[in-house]
Amino acid sequence: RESNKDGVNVNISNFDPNYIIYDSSTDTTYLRGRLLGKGGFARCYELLDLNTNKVYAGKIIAKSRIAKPHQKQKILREVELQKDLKHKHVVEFHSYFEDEENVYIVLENCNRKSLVHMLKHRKTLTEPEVRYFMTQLVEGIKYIHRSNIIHRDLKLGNMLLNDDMQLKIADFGLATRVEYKGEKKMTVCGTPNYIAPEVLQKRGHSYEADVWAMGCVMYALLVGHPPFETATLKETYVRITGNSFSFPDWVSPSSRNFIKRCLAHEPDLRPKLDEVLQDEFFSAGHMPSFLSVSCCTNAPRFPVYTKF
Ligand SMILES: CC[C@@H]1C(=O)N(C)c2cncnc2N1C1CCCC1
Repeated sequence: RESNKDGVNVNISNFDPNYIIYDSSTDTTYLRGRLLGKGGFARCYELLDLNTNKVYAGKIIAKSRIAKPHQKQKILREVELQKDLKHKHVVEFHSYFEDEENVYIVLENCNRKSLVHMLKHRKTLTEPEVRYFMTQLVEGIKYIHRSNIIHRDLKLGNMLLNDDMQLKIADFGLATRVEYKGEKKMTVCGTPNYIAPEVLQKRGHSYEADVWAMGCVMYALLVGHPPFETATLKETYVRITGNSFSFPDWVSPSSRNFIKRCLAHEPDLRPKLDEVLQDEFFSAGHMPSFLSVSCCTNAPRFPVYTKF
């Protein structure tokens, strides 16, 4: 085992010495590690930076798969939007480079996969855990919006977790930059998972579409499935435009109330991110200061204390 300047121990035997990736623009050599999964055109691997012994997550896209100019443009747009963002709850961009056969996007590594995997294991999360993750998500989205960017694809699979159980917002593949105050976007190139009604109906959308998606994320974490999920995409879209969703009776009033505010059909009626953390859901309930990685598989028991 080796350790890097952050003192993080890295088991370099997980990395294949036969698979070298060289970035000539920064004279950096990487060893390719285990396959993390697929995301769009990309095959994603752990990458070990041999200069620093740090592990990154690399999106490797074969040039043959992005032969058409607009496909390459989409990749460059994603990099363009993510490269200047620097925040605790946003995945950090490390580098972009190309070689003969691939383009490479090198990103911050998140060892504990995403909220999709956590929910698959746990079925539902406790309210304190939801408060913990939603607070980090709000902080990250506030930062992204302050950078004049709308993410447009906030979903459980884009909420990655590191070994400290810190949430990191990933994948700016559907994101867009707001060029002027009041600008309304009319189209999205792709299909957001938790798509807002105003995006579906192409009535013009902006930052409020991310608040809608945040409401869908919170509902899914608490209830175990998204609010508008049905057997077919068409039926789901009918539910979204009809704003028809309901809660199991065990969901608390403060959770219901906050989710209803985020899922307001009218974008202007949704909470503004600067006031979200004052909502009763966040202020009147136990807020864990940290979560153990055991929460990925087992429900935690929080110290029950009575205010006296
Ligand atoms: C590299 C792609 C994506 C990602 O964006 N990051 C930052 C990440 C960081 N660490 C682990 N996995 C990551 N992923 C996974 C790979 C498969 C699906 C999403």
